[in-house]
Amino acid sequence: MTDTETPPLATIFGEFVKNEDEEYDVEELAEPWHRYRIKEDPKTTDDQYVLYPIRLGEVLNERYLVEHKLGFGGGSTVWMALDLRDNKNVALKVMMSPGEWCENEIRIQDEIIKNVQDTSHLVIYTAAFFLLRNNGSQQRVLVYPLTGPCIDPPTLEKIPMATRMSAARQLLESIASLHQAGIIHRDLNERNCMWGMTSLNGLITSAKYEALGRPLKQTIPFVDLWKQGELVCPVKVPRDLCTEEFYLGDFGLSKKITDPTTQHGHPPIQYCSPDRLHKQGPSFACDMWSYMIVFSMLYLTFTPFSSGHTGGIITGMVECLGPLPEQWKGLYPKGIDSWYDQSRASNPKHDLASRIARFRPDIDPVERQHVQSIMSKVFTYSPEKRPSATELLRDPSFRAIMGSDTRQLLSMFLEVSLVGEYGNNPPLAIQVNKWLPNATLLVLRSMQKFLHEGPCLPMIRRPPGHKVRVQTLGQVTNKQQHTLGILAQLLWELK
Ligand SMILES: Nc1ncnc2c1ncn2[C@@H]1O[C@H](COP(=O)(O)OP(=O)(O)OP(=O)(O)O)[C@@H](O)[C@H]1O
Repeated sequence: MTDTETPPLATIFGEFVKNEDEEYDVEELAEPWHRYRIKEDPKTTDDQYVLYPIRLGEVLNERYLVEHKLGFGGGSTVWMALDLRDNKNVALKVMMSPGEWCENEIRIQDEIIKNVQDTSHLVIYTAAFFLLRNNGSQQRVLVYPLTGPCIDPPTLEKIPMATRMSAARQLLESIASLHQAGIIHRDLNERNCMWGMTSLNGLITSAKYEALGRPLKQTIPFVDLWKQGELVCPVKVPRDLCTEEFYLGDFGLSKKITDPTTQHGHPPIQYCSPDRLHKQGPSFACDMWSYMIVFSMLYLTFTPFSSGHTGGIITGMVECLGPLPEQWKGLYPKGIDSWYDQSRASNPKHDLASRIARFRPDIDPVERQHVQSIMSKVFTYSPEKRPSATELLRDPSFRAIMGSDTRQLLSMFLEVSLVGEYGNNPPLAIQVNKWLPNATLLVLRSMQKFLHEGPCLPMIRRPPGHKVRVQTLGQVTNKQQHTLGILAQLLWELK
């Protein structure tokens, strides 16, 4: 190729596998190739769902240039694309055909758009279109705002605790908003909870690849396809591109509490509540159980129930929490009788206290008590006894844990020194030595919550008429100045 020749499209958009190892990587990390097998293929089973083949560099619906792969699920492939009309990056969820799940996903999201008050941390579709297959059938595509990666357990430890707890609170607030509108998510798990991502809008494709890595790809093998398509390794978003925002998505199994029918399916078993596994009806409480597993993931970096016992995760629950209700006996296929034996107790080596102590040996006894308190309230077998999302948000132990998060969060962004003789009173002046401007929004939001929801930390003891002078380095607005004053006093209180 001479300097003036344009490289072929296929090589601009990603890298073809060059050896067996890379081929193996793609097959490991991308969706199974046989999901592209068409109905006419003799090896296809009757209930086969079919994916739509896509190549990087392809423009879908005359508008979306496919640039990278984001992931795939049981019913879709998800691609990063440039919206050529609005010049911004989006996620395209290309649904399998036939797409009955998709109809539910759209119906519920329309319901969310109409009735949920705060959708700021829910991943909701912004547009939809159809792709046509060669046999005339159509496959639905939903367009979403682009988010960062979902929770990746092995890398959680590298994320500061304050960030993880902020995520836990944002998620609980999203669940509370959904529940207030009468919607049960029904599929809360690590794959559906996503970090935000710094915007890459305005970058050309090669610059995006520089930030995200070049996609590794392979032509879909073994299938005689009606159009070209590629298996592509999902993007691995570097941590420094992730933001502190935390989102909940995937409403494929969601339902309104009043819906007469319920979509078939449940979250991965380690996230599923025991009542649901025992054929009890859908409830908000099922989401609360799954939420607490996500919380445990964020807090402990592990789920609280071990699946290493004979009988799997349910034995793990019984070891940790004691026997399941006797009336559930016979409702779980291949259930073990001892799970329902009311004479047995939890195993002190595996109960909540010892799991927390084992995974978080660093925390002080007071914090440990708080964590144990909220976990044991939610990990209650009777769904009726579990606190609601709103109740948990107000729970003193939950707030105390979030309070220690506030303290860490504040000290991450602020460095203050206190000026003057202040004894039991607040200082006369507070010198703000460090203030990261891009943290303003996050800290403001965290403060707003703190002020609106009432103090979970000691009240600020400010004598009447006492004014604290805030000296700052650099330029801040009046509003920031005011907030800094409150923040600094709060920090002083927390010292
Ligand atoms: N808006 C988005 N931005 C970035 N990545 C996304 C987005 N939506 C989905 N993804 C990625 O794609 C993956 C699959 O998406 P999703 O879980 O919605 O698909 P699904 O077919 O409904 O899967 P499941 O079978 O798990 O329900 C997610 O785990 C996530 O990593």
